[in-house]
Amino acid sequence: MIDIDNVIAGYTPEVDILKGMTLHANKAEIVTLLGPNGCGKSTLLKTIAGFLLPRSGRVMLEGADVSRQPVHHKIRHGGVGFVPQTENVFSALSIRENLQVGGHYMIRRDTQARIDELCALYPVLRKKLDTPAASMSGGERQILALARALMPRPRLLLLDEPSAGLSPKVLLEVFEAIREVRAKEGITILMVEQNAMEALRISDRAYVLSMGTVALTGQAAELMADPQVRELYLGGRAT
Ligand SMILES: Nc1ncnc2c1ncn2[C@@H]1O[C@H](COP(=O)(O)OP(=O)(O)OP(=O)(O)O)[C@@H](O)[C@H]1O
Repeated sequence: MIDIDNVIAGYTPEVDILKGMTLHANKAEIVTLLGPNGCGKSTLLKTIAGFLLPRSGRVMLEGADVSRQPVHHKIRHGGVGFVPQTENVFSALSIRENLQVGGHYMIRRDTQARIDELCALYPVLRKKLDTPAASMSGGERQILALARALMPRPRLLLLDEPSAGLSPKVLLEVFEAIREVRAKEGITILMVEQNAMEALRISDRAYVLSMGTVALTGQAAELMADPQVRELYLGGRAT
């Protein structure tokens, strides 16, 4: 579905942040990207989304080379959705208005029908549809950010630390929301996470990144079961 082939990218001409990154995700898989601070996880998502263009290597989406496509084109025409780590909802706008902003990128202009679908998937949104997003809890805001990115019916969803700043209980609710949309709509999800063990529980596979390359990859269940991997990469012992 998505194939990253030996991608080199960075923010300035002198420094490569991604140093030959190769990975893939199949249709309807949840794939998590793990790794220490600064290893390039967010940079990889930004490069797939088209905020950054690779210096070399290829980003292939459903068999097409989209390496040079800018972000607005990927969101409107390429079937890509992106939820950044911060500032991912408009606090002053209502929940409905936030969803309508996401609807701006729809090709089929059935905005209201899509809002209804997403409210059925995430009832927490329906209850507060006309209240400002500022009144939502952290977990609800994250679900709104997810729903807004889902408005144009993406086939690939990129999530940058969806659990950032959430309590352990709320984090599980957000991960459940991610699992539900994969089950309901069969979309592919590529997710950067710091909460490694919790993220792996809803993932099919994972990549551990280190200094701009892939250090380790495997099935989520196998990685969780490996004591050495847990010790080195997943923040210690499993519960
Ligand atoms: N806009 C930018 N301009 C220049 N350098 C940047 C920019 N954004 C990130 N970097 C640098 O790129 C490197 C990788 O950053 P990135 O945000 O991809 O890491 P990460 O693995 O997502 O880290 P974290 O887990 O802390 O979010 C870091 O050295 C960072 O300082």
